[in-house]
Parts: sequence; structure tokens; C-alpha cells
Amino acid sequence: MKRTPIVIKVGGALLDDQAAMSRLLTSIQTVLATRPVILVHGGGPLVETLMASLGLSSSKIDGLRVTPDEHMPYICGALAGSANKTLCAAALQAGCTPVGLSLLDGNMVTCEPLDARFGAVGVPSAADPALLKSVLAQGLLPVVSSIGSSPEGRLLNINADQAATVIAELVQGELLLLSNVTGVLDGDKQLISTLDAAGIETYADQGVITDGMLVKVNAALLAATTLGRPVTIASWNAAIPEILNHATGTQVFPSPLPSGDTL
Ligand SMILES: Nc1ncnc2c1ncn2[C@@H]1O[C@H](COP(=O)(O)OP(=O)(O)O)[C@@H](O)[C@H]1O
Ligand SMILES: CC(=O)N[C@@H](CCC(=O)OP(=O)(O)O)C(=O)O
Repeated sequence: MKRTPIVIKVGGALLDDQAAMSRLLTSIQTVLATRPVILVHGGGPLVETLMASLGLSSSKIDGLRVTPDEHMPYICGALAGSANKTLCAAALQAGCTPVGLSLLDGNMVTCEPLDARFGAVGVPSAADPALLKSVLAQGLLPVVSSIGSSPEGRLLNINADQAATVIAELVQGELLLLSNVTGVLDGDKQLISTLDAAGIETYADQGVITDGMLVKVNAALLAATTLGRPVTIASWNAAIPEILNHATGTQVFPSPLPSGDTL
């Protein structure tokens, strides 16, 4: 029987919580006995701290970091360097064998600049799954940062939820977006258990879903539609089997396709 890989994306705030990071990696180590796992990570808070310590200001538009090209050496160092190696070390400690990668390795994902206003921010597209598949076939844990490049060789900063969406597409995986909240919350801070395109639009128009969560739900909707299966947004403090059983978190369902259309 084919075992569908699980693509788990963690936000960068996890790196500030040693106990949660260790618990999650131990849980991943258990899951690896039955299903391949790919870990994709962010590192937004790490980037913020580094920029502040360098005296550089950094802003976001619609949840995406405006990234002048001259900031890329620092952002690349924080995401593909510190954040990636911190998670790889925690994975080793938990008994997994990690392989640290970025989107451009093995030409997994190609990226194009989004729009001049954002500088070196890219839009990722799935390219070649061969490297990831061979790492998974060896029972290793790929740990992927969201640094990509354009065909012209320009380094690009990719939002990590969007990066995870494309990685899930590459391996036709089951996507879990794990963050520091229990899932998507409504105006009364109660968990919304299911969402679709219409629900996302309503909550976004009401100003209930904002900032990084707006990027996340849109990435989840795109992934759900492309993969033809729901994507879950949940907390990294929840046990992975519970998330897979939909006992917690928000499931984002695919948009209905116009009749006759296929993906
Ligand atoms: N409706 C919402 N439900 C939950 N979180 C929300 C919502 N709207 C905005 N947020 C914010 O989005 C954050 C999660 O997005 P983000 O910080 O980008 O996460 P990550 O770094 O894990 O990708 C939450 O911590 C919260 O501050
Ligand atoms: C373009 C863009 O916004 N890139 C993100 C990449 C890291 C990220 O997404 O980290 P989290 O998952 O922790 O938010 C950034 O520079 O913060």
C-alpha cells in the first residue's frame, strides 16, 4: 500500500520553545515508523531579531516580508542556516536522521519574484521531486527552509506556508500547517473546525483572519484545491495522530471546481 507522505510546516516561533520543539520532533520520530514525513519550517521571529540586532528595519505587506536584495544574506543565514540547523539538531536528538535542505536544492522548487514592491520575495512552483523522493526512500527526514532562487540565480525569500504548499504538491502529501495557535479562531477566539473559500472570504472581510493567518489560510486553500484533499491548520502542541484524526485544528477544504474542470 502506498504511504502518503505527511508534510508538516512549523512556524519560526517553535524555535523559541525548546520543550515544544523537542516534543514535536519526538512525535515525528514515532510517526516515521509508519509514514514518511517532510518538515518545512519558517523563522520569522529569528529574522526579526537578527534584523533588529543589525539595526535594519523590516516591514511586512499583507503578511509578507518586504525583502531588499541587500537583506538576503542575513535572511538566508537566519532561515537556511540557524533555523534549519537548530531543527536538524533537535531532530537528531529525537532519534530522527535529518537532511537539511532549501527549496532550490535538487531543483525541487523554482521561484519567480512576486512584485517589485516586495524586493526579493518569490512565488514558488513545484519543479523536480527526485531529490525529496530519494531522501524519503532512505527513511531520512528532509528539513526544508523557505529560501529559493529564480532561474536567473537571484536568491528569494519565500513565505514558509507557501513553500510548504508547493512541497506538498511535489510529493502529493498530506499537509499540516502547525503554528502557535490551536487553529483558525473566530471573532470570539473560538476554534473554527472547518473552512472553505467562502468562509475564508467572509472572515477576512470581517477582519477576523488577518496578517500571517491570512497568508496561511490562502496557502492552505490553494494546497487543498491542488491536492484534492483538506489541509489542516493546528497547534504544534497537539499530538500528530490527533491532528491526522481531525480531533483538533481547522480543516481547510478545497474550493469546488467549476463543473467539467479538473486539476
Ligand atoms: N483568525 C485568526 N486565528 C488565529 N490566529 C490569527 C487569526 N488572525 C490572525 N492571527 C494571527 O496569526 C498568527 C499565526 O500566523 P503566523 O504568525 O504567520 O504563524 P507562523 O509563523 O506559525 O506561520 C497567530 O499567532 C495570530 O497572531
Ligand atoms: C516572504 C516572507 O514573508 N518570508 C518569511 C519567511 C519565513 C516565514 O515564513 O516564517 P514563519 O513561518 O515563522 O512566519 C519571512 O521573512 O518572515
